[in-house]
Amino acid sequence: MLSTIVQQSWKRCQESSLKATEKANDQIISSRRIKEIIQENHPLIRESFPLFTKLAPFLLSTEHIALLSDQDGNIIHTVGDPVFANQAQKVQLQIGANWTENNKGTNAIGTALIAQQPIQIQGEQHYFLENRFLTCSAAPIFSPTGELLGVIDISTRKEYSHPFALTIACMIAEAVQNRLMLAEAERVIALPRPLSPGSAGLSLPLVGLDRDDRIVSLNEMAKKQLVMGALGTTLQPEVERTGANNIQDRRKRVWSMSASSQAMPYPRLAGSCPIFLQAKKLGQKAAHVDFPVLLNGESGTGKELFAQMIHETGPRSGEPFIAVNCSSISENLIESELFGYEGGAFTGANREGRVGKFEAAKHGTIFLDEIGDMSLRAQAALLRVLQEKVVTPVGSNQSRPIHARVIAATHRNLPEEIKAGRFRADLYYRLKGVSIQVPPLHKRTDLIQLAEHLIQKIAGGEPLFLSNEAKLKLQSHSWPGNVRELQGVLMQACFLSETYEIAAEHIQLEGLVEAALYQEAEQVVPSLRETELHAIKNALYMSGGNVSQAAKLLQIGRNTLYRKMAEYHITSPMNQGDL
Ligand SMILES: Nc1ncnc2c1ncn2[C@@H]1O[C@H](COP(=O)(O)OP(=O)(O)OP(=O)(O)O)[C@@H](O)[C@H]1O
Repeated sequence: MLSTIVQQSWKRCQESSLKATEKANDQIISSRRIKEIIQENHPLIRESFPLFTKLAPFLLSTEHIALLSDQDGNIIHTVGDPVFANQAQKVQLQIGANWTENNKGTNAIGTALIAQQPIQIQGEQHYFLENRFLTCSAAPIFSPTGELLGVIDISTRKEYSHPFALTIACMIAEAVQNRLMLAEAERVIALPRPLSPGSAGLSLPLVGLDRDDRIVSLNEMAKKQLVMGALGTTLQPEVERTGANNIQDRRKRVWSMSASSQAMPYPRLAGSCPIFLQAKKLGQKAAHVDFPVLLNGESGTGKELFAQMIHETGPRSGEPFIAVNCSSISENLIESELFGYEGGAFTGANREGRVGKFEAAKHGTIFLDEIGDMSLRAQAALLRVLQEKVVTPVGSNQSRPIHARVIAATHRNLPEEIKAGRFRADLYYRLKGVSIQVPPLHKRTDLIQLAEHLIQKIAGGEPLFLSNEAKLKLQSHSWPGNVRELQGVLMQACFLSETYEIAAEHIQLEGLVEAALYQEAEQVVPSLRETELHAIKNALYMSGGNVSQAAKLLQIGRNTLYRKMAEYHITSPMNQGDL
């Protein structure tokens, strides 16, 4: 029995003289045009791509793919199971195809665009015979002011169809809508959930407000409570008094996802790998206490960014953040640099004297980078300052109080430096109120997400994707220069790519010469075996466990791959352990 929406859609197809037994219109638009479409749909892309990236690993080996189309039915992004993606390509269910009803007859994307509501089109409900092996579930995405922006679709073989796919499509569409609202409104409040039966869904009714508390956006749940006509009106004070919660308030620089206060998000310091998140959580906790912080990690791992996060998300955020690289200042200048000097204190000194970095930081934060490279004499002077909380500028006999918080960082192993007599133990314990170990990139499991984040930043939000081969190439490198090196490689890649895709050839790794430059004596270079194992695991991961595809990605024969899998005891392609 066909639903009314499907019946109406079939009627439209017949009236447009589409022939169900013929081939549907199969034009694929050029990559240049896709790039333009992506640019035209910038907010939609910006808010939906991160959700697709999160969804992608869950779809591998499930025979499902997720697709994003714009409001004209053009498919602009897809993630999911590569094996099913191949089958879907036979009917052009892929990037660049147009799935409006005019082209593809009754189908979830095109019909959801016309009906402007979520819909699942199962096997035989498709108008064209060639599409009847599919079941597709689509949910439209609306802007915070109610315009149709596009569609989220989840497709699979009809044998695997399940109503759950439609729920997931609706949840993703709603998450995109909420993200759009949070990105655009000055203030977002959550209304209390209505108590009526059937309202116990996951979503909160969200209302976006401008500076003057005028309603500028409503999510689906809020529309049900306030109706779309509320747009442009001023929020009634009694609405807030009914128990509405601030979700975001840019005016007060607060951001909370519930009534209880949570760590402030700091998306600039990107990453999702558990050891990295543990360090980030510690940093976010440290932001709210005034202990000194000591950051330890290899060069380029993000220690300075950690220090900025601690400063910016803590109560000192309105005050200065002053970074000092202790290794780049000569030994006889470090005291005047840190503590300041009186006019004419030494040859070449400024006549009026100068305040030191400690004083310049006022009630903010002073970040002492490469603290492990400070001379013993400078260490003694710094220790005195930290103990007495005063500085005495060079050439002066008057001490002045200091108020700045101290965050120090080093790539050196300070306990080893203490043993070798190069670092003072008493200074070490003074600096190490909270100690945070920032992991090197080769120990992180989120290389690709981090790369995608950096690409978005480099490309200024212009969408650019990594091809599977490019991902594999990134993952087979050992990254001795850590995030800084990754950033450099991606900058080059973004520059070289002329379409919306970064291919393997755009990833230019300089191999051993560069590795040697970055390599510190104490760093560990992964062995050839480790690198090979890593590459094999990644290829299997990317191919969703398909050995033939993985072998293709690795550019080796299938039997060679089987032999190597046996050698490394990779028994099940699905069991990739610590990928
Ligand atoms: N998790 C991250 N997310 C986004 N960007 C990052 C991240 N970590 C590092 N970066 C970027 O990588 C570069 C190097 O980071 P940073 O200068 O903070 O490293 P560092 O450990 O202080 O290096 P060094 O010890 O050499 O001073 C910076 O451009 C920084 O913005």
